[in-house]
Amino acid sequence: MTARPSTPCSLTRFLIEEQRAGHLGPDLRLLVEVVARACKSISIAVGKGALGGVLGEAGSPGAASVNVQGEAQKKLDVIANDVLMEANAWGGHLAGLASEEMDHSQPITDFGVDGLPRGDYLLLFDPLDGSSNIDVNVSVGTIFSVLRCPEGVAVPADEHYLQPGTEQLVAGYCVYGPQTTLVLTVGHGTHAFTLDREIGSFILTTRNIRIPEQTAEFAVNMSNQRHWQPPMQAYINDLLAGKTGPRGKDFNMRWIASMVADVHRIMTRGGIFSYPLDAKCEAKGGKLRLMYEANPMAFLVEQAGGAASTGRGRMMEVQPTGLHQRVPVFLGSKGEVEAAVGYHHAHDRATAEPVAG
Ligand SMILES: O=P(O)(O)OC[C@H]1O[C@](O)(COP(=O)(O)O)[C@@H](O)[C@@H]1O
Ligand SMILES: [Mg+2]
Ligand SMILES: [Mg+2]
Repeated sequence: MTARPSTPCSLTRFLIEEQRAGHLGPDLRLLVEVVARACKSISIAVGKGALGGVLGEAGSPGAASVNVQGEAQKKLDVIANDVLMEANAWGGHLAGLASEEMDHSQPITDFGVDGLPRGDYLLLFDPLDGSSNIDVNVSVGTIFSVLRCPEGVAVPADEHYLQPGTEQLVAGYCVYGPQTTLVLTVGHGTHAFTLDREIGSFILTTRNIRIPEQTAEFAVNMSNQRHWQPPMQAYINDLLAGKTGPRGKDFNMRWIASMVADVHRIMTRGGIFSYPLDAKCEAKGGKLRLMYEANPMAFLVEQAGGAASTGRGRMMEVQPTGLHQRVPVFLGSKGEVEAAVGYHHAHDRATAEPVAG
């Protein structure tokens, strides 16, 4: 049962209630407020589109700027990154931050501004998710995750961020679509806030989101089908077989190609989102990034009663080995994620080397 709050509850009031309930401390509450404010600014920039000159590639003609992922950066990738950097540099709650758009993490002490207040937290973010949709006016978003800076570490480096998803204190995404919606967890349920553009505040619109356990809707980039591994081929073929197949029901498909928007649909009505390993991204370990895409989404989905897996194990138990590490992703309705994982386990059992002796 997803509860619609009776009286308007602002994000600020909601976070104070969470603090009173002992779910987060004052500095973490203020950190969330700083990130939310940055998302408001990004929402305004995204909303301006061509009017604001924010569409298209960053860099100059013939000299596109390329990020650590080897991807050409969009202007809004850079703008969103700068907005989040600036807002959090002065926020006073961070020891350091890391971004999809930056090769390495940045300790607060490296911001070149004397006397910047230092905090206890590490912030990771994908400043603009769904970059391929920016120029075509399709929903994009921001994804973020907060970890604690390890005790005794004055100047955090990349290795201090390599904590499993179970160590996350806060996770959220903000989707910039017809509405601007912030979806947040501090480890006690997942809740949605809609930006009231007239008053400029995020207002609680769904408390304790519950993702339906079962679904008849899947999201995957089907154009990669020929590159998939056998268990993924079998899983999707059985979905496509519908009523006549082993699953005994018809499935519908959606693919927005903005993870935030595909996941938000699942938060709202259920479904499964997957970006499996395929021959094209195998060498990199997957397409999507563990630290600032898969882990925060996994925390949000699990807190909403769903599940998140690599196809072979719980996403949030993956021990990270790199800041920009990529992983296969299956998340959403619990029953369906378990079904997809079942195909992978069955395949691994069937192809396992017989034990000698
Ligand atoms: O282009 P594809 O293969 O459909 O991939 C789409 C996926 O790539 C992403 O755009 C990657 O994220 P970024 O836009 O932040 O790089 C996801 O949002 C989305 O789910
Ligand atoms: Mg992304
Ligand atoms: Mg991005």
